[in-house]
Amino acid sequence: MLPTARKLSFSEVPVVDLAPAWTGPEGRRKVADAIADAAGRVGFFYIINHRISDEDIAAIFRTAQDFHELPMDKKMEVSLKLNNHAQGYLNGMTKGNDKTINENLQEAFQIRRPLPPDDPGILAGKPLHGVIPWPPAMPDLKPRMMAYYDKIDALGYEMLDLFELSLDFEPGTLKASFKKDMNSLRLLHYPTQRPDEPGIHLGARAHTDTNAFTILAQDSNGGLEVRNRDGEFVAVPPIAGSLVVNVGEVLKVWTDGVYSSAVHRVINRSGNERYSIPFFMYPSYDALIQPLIKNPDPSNIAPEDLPTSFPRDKPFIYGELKSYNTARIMPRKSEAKTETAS
Ligand SMILES: O=C(O)CCC(=O)C(=O)O
Ligand SMILES: [Fe+2]
Repeated sequence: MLPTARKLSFSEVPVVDLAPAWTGPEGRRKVADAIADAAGRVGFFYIINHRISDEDIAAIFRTAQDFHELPMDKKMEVSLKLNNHAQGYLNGMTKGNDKTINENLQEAFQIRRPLPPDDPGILAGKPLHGVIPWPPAMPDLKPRMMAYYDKIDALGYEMLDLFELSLDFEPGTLKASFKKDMNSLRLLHYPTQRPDEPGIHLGARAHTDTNAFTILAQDSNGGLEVRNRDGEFVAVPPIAGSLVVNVGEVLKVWTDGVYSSAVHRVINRSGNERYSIPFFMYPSYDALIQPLIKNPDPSNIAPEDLPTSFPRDKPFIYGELKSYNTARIMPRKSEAKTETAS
């Protein structure tokens, strides 16, 4: 059943226990209904009993730390400013092309699903297609990241099935847009910041995610916040053993706004270095995205006026809008010179 509760009317983020989903159809139905409520009313929810082990999560955090502790010149060897497909190292406080958008304090190493060098998209110079620049200074980064990627990607497809069920879609309805997905893993590092720090810079500025949905592992420091109906930023504090799932713009469009793509940000007030590991479920470049249902309650919708908001009123090719968006917020090869000069 589609959720009817008022969108973004929440003061805390719900927990969805996936344990019943692994027991059979009845359990899956129960979990899907809990997901429907959380995805509509909040747009964010924790998952527990997701079957990614504590050891695997601890390992990817160690990997993130090992990478970000490399000397800056080693990280800059794989800067995403050296390519035009936004993969590699993104240093903190980077200016994108759109100068009206503030810099983030966070630094990142990010990849999309690896492609073979003879992939037709790479050969054709298609946007967002390129060979991942793995750092020579950390030869085991690739196997360590890919070990986690394979597991979180499999969970991503389990969650996609549950989202389908939550909407009473035929199995495979959403999966059809993932024939050649661009699912993406980021290793994020946030410096500390004073809570009362003057200025405009946040760990991650307020945004919505421009994918179908995200599965985030956060460390024990906290700092993630999601905006509710009253404009208050509500904390998403770490819960041991949990991952955080949030609805992105594509799932919002598919559901005509029945599921909420909620605005969120990160302020690292902990006094410690913070790490987080988001995994983004990205449809195929060529997927045509448009509402798959008609919202029965069109006035009950989360705000859609962000630079990251995707339209519900005109169908779009996913990769075209995504690459336009990426070009605005990420520095690129052609801009690197101007940026260092200014
Ligand atoms: O670091 C976090 O907790 C959230 C990161 C995030 O929102 C993103 O990368 O889109
Ligand atoms: Fe996000």
